Formats: sequence, C-alpha cells, structure tokens
Amino acid sequence: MAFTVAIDGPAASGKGTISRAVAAHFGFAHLDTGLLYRAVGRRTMDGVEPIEAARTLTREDLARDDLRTGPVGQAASRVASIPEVREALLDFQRAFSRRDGGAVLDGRDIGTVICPDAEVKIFVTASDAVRAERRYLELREAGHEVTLDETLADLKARDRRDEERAHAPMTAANDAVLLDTTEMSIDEAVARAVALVQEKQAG
Ligand SMILES: Nc1ncnc2c1ncn2[C@@H]1O[C@H](COP(=O)(O)OP(=O)(O)OP(=O)(O)O)[C@@H](O)[C@H]1O
Ligand SMILES: Nc1ccn([C@@H]2O[C@H](COP(=O)(O)O)[C@@H](O)[C@H]2O)c(=O)n1
Repeated sequence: MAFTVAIDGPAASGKGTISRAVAAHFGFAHLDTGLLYRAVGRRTMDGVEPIEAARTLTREDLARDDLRTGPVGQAASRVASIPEVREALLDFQRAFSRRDGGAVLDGRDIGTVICPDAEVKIFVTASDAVRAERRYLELREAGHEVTLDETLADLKARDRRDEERAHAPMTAANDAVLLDTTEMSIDEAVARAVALVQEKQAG
C-alpha cells in the first residue's frame, strides 16, 4: 500500500537527514529529489543544455561522487527554475511517491506540486546561521576548502532563487507541519518527524 511522506525545506535545514531516518524507521523507500536537480546542473557544467540534460538523465549521472558541492548546488538551483526541466523530472518523482510499501521524498516542492495528496507533509527550517554552520562543517569534513561566510552566502543565494522562481517555488504547503530544527539535535528532529507519521498511521 502507498503512503507518502513529503519533506521540504531550505538548504541544509536537515530534511535529508530526517528523511533518511524516517524511511529507515518505517521501512519506506527514500528519494532525495535535490539529487535529480544536482545531476542535471552538473551535466550543464559539461556543456549539456539543461532541458536535454533533464530529459536524458541516467543512473550514472545520479551516482556521480561530485554532486554535493557549492558550485553544483548553484547550478542545480539555476536549472530548477526552468519549467521544462521540472516537467521532465515530474513523472519519475510521482511514480516513486506512490510505490507500494511507502515512500519519503525530500525537496522543495514535494508537498505543493509533486505530492499534494501526501499523507504527511513536513516543512523543515532552521536559522540561516545554524544551517550555514552545519553545511560548513559537513563540507570541511568532506575535504572542501570553504569558509563559513562563503557557505552562508551560498545558502542564501540558493534559497532566494528557490523561493522567488515563478514555477514551483520553495514554500510550505498549507497543510504542512513546520519543524524548526534550529535548537534541536538530529535525534530530536527525527523523533518529532517519526511521531507525526505514527499519528497519521494511527488515524
Ligand atoms: N538537527 C540537527 N542538528 C545538527 N546537525 C544537523 C541537524 N540536522 C542536520 N544536521 C547536519 O546538517 C547537515 C545538513 O543536513 P542535511 O543534508 O540533512 O540538510 P538538507 O536540508 O537535506 O540539505 P540540502 O537541501 O542542501 O541537501 C548535515 O551535515 C547533517 O548531519
Ligand atoms: N524538489 C526539489 C529539490 C531540489 N530543487 C533544487 O535543487 C537544488 C539542490 O537541492 P538540494 O536539496 O540538494 O539542496 C535546490 O537548491 C533547488 O534549486 C528543487 O527545485 N526542487
């Protein structure tokens, strides 16, 4: 039986971490939809035209190990503002969301556009400073030479582009539960999300 959990929010708010943990807890499948846009953005850095890149995306494109960098994130948010790119990725995401056994999808437009009928919708936020600190630590640990200021500027530029685009902008669905993780540990944030799913399952 299908059961969809839609988790949206700005960059480095913790939605991917929460989504993976919720999926593992309930045995649901998980799709990081940002990876699709990152893979398209990465292809454009090699000169492929964005709409063509989205329409011909392969598993190999998604498996690249260089998708989680600042420049690829910026390229992703640029291609994400092109309606035809979003259209090319829509059917795959919708089909994933209705698979048997349950699915968690995280992104920017899951609760609003991809899965407006999701059983559970969560919009994860955290302050700019906390998100930048978390992403900075993550990038440094992965060996990237970035500063905290650069990381903050990168997040803000991406959030702004994602919020202001005309087509499927990043916004909380009217029926989403807001989860502000600024002062929460990962365990606390995950526990809250798991509880929201359990409440829905209990009816
Ligand atoms: N509540 C939390 N407390 C401390 N660190 C956290 C918390 N939630 C997530 N993190 C850490 O913050 C970083 C960003 O988290 P995550 O990748 O889940 O964010 P995201 O919203 O999916 O980001 P993006 O949209 O850019 O992919 C990770 O290093 C993660 O371990
Ligand atoms: N549903 C989505 C998911 C992502 N995007 C765009 O991709 C960029 C990268 O996403 P991350 O989750 O990996 O940070 C993001 O900044 C968005 O521009 C999207 O538009 N819709």
